[in-house]
Amino acid sequence: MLVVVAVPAEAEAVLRGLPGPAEALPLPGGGLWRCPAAAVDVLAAGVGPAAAAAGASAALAARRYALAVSAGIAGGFAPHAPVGATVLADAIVAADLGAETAEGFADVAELGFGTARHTPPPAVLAAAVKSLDTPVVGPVLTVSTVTGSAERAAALAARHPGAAAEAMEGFGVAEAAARHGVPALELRTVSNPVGPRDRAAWRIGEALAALERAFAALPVPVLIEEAGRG
Ligand SMILES: O=C(O)c1cccc(C(=O)CC[C@H]2O[C@@H](n3cnc4c(=O)[nH]cnc43)[C@H](O)[C@@H]2O)c1
Repeated sequence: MLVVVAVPAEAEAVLRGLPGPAEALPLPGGGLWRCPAAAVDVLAAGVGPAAAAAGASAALAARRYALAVSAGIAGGFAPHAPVGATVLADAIVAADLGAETAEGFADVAELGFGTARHTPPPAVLAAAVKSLDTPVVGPVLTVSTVTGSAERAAALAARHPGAAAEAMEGFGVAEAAARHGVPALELRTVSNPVGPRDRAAWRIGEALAALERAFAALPVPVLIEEAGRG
């Protein structure tokens, strides 16, 4: 299984949750750690969808994986996902990839340029949900620009009913995985509320601790088996 995060601090949290030691392996553009006992590789690909897609694609070209997981901290949409919550995506959505039109935002799919949404395999998602302590399940929105106002948060929530979290890498990982014929999952732990910019409200340490707990609980062999069933 390939786990793609943005930064080394997230990779370290994931690795703390996995059994056994990890060894660092070279990969163009990002740090990759291999945890053989867990059958998991962890890649810190950088922040944003482009870095995530580039890094994930490099890893997926170098090794056959059954499943790609985008993971890390995220903003949570109230009331669904409070700070400290663990979120599993039932849809990985490109939320600001498209065009502003006279009728409002048109996403890349509405423009006729591919997909704006990837759906994790239901059996993989179900196995992950079953293993975690009351995860929030809902769409996770991938943005290139972090939401900074209540108005923007409300507009995203209105366009994506049930949206649980906002992050910056999931759609990039899912697009790269799709090109390699690999299913994708997204797991996020909430560090801050989506809305007005308030760095004092961030709880990054709490979110990283939740990320470690989530990867300690995930049944990686079951996820790999279910992903392989297609
Ligand atoms: O400077 C700010 O006000 C600010 C507010 C929220 C997030 C950022 C980031 O630079 C986050 C980058 C990093 O963390 C993930 N993340 C965490 N919270 C959010 C969020 O509310 N919206 C989008 N991404 C978030 C993200 O996946 C990146 O890897 C700065």
